[in-house]
Amino acid sequence: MKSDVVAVGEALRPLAERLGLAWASAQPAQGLALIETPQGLAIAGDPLRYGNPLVVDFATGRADHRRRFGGGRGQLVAKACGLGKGVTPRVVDATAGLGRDAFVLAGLGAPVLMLERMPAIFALLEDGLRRALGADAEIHDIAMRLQARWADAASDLAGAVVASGFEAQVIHLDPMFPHRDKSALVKKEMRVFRELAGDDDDAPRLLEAALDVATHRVAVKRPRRAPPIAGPRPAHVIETRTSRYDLYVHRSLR
Ligand SMILES: C[S@@+](CC[C@H](N)C(=O)[O-])C[C@H]1O[C@@H](n2cnc3c(N)ncnc32)[C@H](O)[C@@H]1O
Repeated sequence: MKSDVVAVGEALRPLAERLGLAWASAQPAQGLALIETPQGLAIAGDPLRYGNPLVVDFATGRADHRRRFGGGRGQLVAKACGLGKGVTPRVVDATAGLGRDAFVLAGLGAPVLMLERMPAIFALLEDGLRRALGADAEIHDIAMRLQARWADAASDLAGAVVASGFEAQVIHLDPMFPHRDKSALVKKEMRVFRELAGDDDDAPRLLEAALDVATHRVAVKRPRRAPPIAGPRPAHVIETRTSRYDLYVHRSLR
């Protein structure tokens, strides 16, 4: 079920107005709230239900570990988006979420335009990117390859790409899919996402838009046993033990 996030505190009033979020002076007892924390802007709720507050943190923790030890261009997301020896495409991540996939791709040299339609999730992304730009030189350089835009890619992908002055060689899609992660931590994090974003039931429309706009390739992340998104059959499928990408290819990137 989709629910709203309430932005809390005077400092977040302009953000709430810009993104059309509800605003309150204090955190409500129930539901999800957008709050300022020492770690950055966060979506928070009852910890028993939602776990730790959600922040976008490119500079430390999981993102930093994956950047240093994650396997470089051998990672599935990199292969799916066509990053190879001497090939570094420009990628639109049209379901940016917390920007984890986008940050991996940018860390490997690809310019990435991140599109996110849920205002509260976009607010976290924008805040994480701002902090990354102020981090040490290595993270700063990666952040310089990232752009974030608040947009619904299913209804105006072409417009968002043009307005960003970007060239969509590859479009990466990772829409929500019911019940795919089983670990307790991820379950709580996914609960936040699911309550905010729902199940992305319009993924077929998003795929159609991506196929229209991408000049070279569309890469769709799917749980391993899930059916492909309704539409044309993928040209290739690549997978690991836990996840899969369906590839729709217009033109070679080489
Ligand atoms: C599973 S999450 C993506 C996680 C992301 N790959 C990451 O690495 O953090 C899916 C996200 O896509 C967003 N989304 C789904 N359809 C979208 C659309 N048509 N336009 C923009 N964002 C969309 C949802 O709001 C949600 O935040």
